[in-house]
Amino acid sequence: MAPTPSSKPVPIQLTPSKTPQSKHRLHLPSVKNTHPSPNPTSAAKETPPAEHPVEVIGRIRDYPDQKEKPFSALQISSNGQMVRVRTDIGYRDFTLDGVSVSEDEDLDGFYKKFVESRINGVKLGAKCTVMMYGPTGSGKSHTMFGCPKQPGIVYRALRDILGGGDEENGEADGGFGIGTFVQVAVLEIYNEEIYDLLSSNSSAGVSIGWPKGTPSKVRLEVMGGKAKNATFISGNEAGKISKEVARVEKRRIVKSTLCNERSSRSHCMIILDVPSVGGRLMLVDMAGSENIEQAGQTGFEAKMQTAKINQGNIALKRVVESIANGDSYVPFRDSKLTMLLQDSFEDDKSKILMILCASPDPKEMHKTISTLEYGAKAKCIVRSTHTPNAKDKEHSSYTVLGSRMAAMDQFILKLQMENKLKEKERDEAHKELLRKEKEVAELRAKLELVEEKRLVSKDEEISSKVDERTQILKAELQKKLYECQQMENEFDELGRRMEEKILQQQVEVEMLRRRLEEIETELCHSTEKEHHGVANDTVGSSFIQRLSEIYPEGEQGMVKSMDLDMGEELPVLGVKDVRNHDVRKPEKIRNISSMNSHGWAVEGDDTAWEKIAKRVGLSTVFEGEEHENTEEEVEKEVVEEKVLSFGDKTDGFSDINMSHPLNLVQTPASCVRNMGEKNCSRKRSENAKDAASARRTRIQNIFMLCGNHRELGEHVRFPTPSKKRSEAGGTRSPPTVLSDESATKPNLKELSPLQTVPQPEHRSYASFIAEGTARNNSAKSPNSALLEPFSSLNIADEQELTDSQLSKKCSSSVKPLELKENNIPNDEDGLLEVYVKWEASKENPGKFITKLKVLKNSSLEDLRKLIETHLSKGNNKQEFTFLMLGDPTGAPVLNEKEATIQASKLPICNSHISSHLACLRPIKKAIQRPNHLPFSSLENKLSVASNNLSMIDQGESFSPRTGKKFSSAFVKGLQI
Ligand SMILES: Nc1ncnc2c1ncn2[C@@H]1O[C@H](COP(=O)(O)OP(=O)(O)OP(=O)(O)O)[C@@H](O)[C@H]1O
Repeated sequence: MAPTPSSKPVPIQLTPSKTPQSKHRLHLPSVKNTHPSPNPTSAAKETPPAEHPVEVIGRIRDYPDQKEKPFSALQISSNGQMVRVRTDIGYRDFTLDGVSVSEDEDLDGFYKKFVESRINGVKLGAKCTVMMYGPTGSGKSHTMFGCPKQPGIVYRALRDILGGGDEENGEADGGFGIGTFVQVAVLEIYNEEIYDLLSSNSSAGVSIGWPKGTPSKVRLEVMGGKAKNATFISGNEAGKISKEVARVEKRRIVKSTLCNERSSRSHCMIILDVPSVGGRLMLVDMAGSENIEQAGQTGFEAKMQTAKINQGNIALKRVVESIANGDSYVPFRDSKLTMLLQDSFEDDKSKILMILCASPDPKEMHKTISTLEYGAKAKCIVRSTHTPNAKDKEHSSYTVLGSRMAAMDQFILKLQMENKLKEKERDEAHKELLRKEKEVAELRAKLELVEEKRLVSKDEEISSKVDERTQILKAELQKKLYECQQMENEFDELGRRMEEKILQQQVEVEMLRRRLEEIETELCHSTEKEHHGVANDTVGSSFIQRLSEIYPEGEQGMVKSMDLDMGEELPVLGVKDVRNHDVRKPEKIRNISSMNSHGWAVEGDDTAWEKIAKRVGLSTVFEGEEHENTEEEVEKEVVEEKVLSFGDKTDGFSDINMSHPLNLVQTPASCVRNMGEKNCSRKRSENAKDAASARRTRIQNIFMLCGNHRELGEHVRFPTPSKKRSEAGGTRSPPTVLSDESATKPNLKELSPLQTVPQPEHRSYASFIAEGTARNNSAKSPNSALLEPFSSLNIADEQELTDSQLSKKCSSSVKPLELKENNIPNDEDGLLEVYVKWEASKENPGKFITKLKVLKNSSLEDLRKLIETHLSKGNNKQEFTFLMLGDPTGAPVLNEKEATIQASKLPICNSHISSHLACLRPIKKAIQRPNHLPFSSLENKLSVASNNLSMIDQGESFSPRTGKKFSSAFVKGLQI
């Protein structure tokens, strides 16, 4: 084993020398300038200036494998001694003995510039320690050992010391010649243990951390600041030694970390002694200083390893700081590394070259700053020159202290300057910050203003829209309120008028009752007189005479309501005298009423019957009319006289069973005869005791007779007299019942012994027209209102349309006529004649418009087209609705329902069996107000008042408010 340098010290000639780079070293102010020594004058003159044993050089590596180099956070001053580190919050300047950027200066240039002079000193007997310090991956190993292209400091130093590489020494040894004899030891400090890389212990087992299959390393102990029993390789051939060093260097423990693919996990120390001159070179490649998390170390062993590495680095840092601070105690023994480096720091002849490796990467800035701070601290280390005697020693200690103080002062001064600079920068930054804040505040205020304006304008816009909308809604509401008010007034007025009508009707009923009694009395008298041969010279007989003139004997007459009471006495179920205003209607009477609506056959003179029928209708329908006059009364009397005259020819009236509705179908003559005979015979037989009930019955019959003619018109269709005559061979045929109900009821012809039936459709129409007139409160007399449509129908100029014109106008809807069982027989040409007229009203007298021919199955919609065409021809584009003639409500047909209602369903005209009547209601442009009540006129409804009342009470047709009002008005009217 080669002896250690310490064990075999070689006396060397001390030749203090300065490195060529001494100019780069800090220029220390003289001690007397900063800190006067106890004897400043003599000390300054006699004592050599204190020496800085540590020289600090920075080396900035290049960006690894990056084509586009990012912005460097490090700036080098022009003199190459100061490096400025820029960060987000500012920058820091570090003054070193030299800074080298590897991008500008390769290893060769760096070595020559900063290391070569030291190596040359070792050749001459100096002691020098070159330490690589820096974070992991910063290029320590690269600088120390180099790469295949560029040898590092180790191999360059070997070449320089051994003297190889010169041309005169030849290139036979691979560029390394044979020169000075050297001894080289290679040590590794791993986990605070020193291993001898040149020695291997094959017998020993494999240690932790070594690769499998490789012999374990020999562990060494430290003794006297040196590795005891360390193995040396000695020689003077640089090539061989270099190869051996390169070989064993590979035995170092390396590991891939996040920071470095081949990170050195141990400190490596190469000790080169030049025994001939006593020179010593220590090359130390330290493991990277790193924190555990950053290195990505996981697991206990890895963490322990990193901790041990850091222990060496931290210990070295403390040693440097202690020496720099002049501490009495320097913690060399804190780690194996510092124990081995103790000589380098304490030996006056030893120089330290600390190479700080750093990365330009901004991400590594905190490590770079930490490394540079460490170097700056190391730069503060001063050492006094060696003095032989005690006095000089004491003086020397003064000098050292003075130098140290001066260095510290300089350091403090530098820090103060830096501090001032920073304060200045901080002030500027603060001012800039204030300026920016002001700008931001201004911008914010502007933004708020704009936002506020926008909001205000938006609010204004919204509020204006809301106001506008509110105004519109308010106006609409007021309008609606006004309309409602008007409607309410109208309803009030209508209610009032109805009450008046009810009252008038009551009066009329009373009047009729009295008149009937008179007639009965008169009839009785005349019958008695006849029986007693008394000449008929009374008023009653004259009345009968007049009636006989109109209806000659042999012709069947008519049936009148008064006749009904001549039949079998009806059981009165809960019916009181009408005068008592009992509105309940007995079932029997309801039956009779409904049967009345099934029609009456008319035999004899149609015109006469029409007159009678109309007048009877008038006398009932317009009982309550305000315009009732005396003429009407006279006419009613005439009608009644006629009826009475039929009573002269009484035959078999008593045979009629009044309980059977069909028995109500009688000829007028027989009715009258029956009436007369029955009345007289009954009076004779029952005397006056039944007079009261008979009167009641008669009055009820009057009501029934005057009853709901619209129902009559709706349910019953009659052939025209002429048609009937032709069909029956001169005798009248029974009416054809078209309603659905009639289909299930026995034919009148079969069941009734009587052949004549009055034409209720005339009465129905008359009542309808009269109703319309009454509703509109026309100033015209009811008679004129009644007769006018008929006359206008008869004299109207008919507008005949050809078949082709018709088919053009209603091409889409014309379908072949399907004659159903209950359909009315129509014209042979398959067309229906439709008389079109306006509804009689106050403004419109109910003018006839035209007569049209349409196909049988045409709908009201088709009819509308023809009518509209006709109206447009006459420049009369009046809109209209069809009225449901025969409908008790008299309501207009809804437009959407027109297509579903056939024209053949329209009521039949008076004279032509195939003619129908279409009554149109003009549509006013103004607000449509109901001009009628949705139920029939009150005068026709007295007998069914209970029904109406219940309907009103149920509020079927009115709003609750209106219904209630009508209900109360109605009840009030009935109770008068
Ligand atoms: N100046 C440089 N020029 C080119 N490549 C370099 C330079 N410095 C370092 N490298 C490369 O960077 C990688 C890491 O370098 P190196 O191993 O020397 O770092 P280190 O400081 O020794 O790290 P550790 O402390 O982990 O051992 C290597 O691959 C090396 O070749």
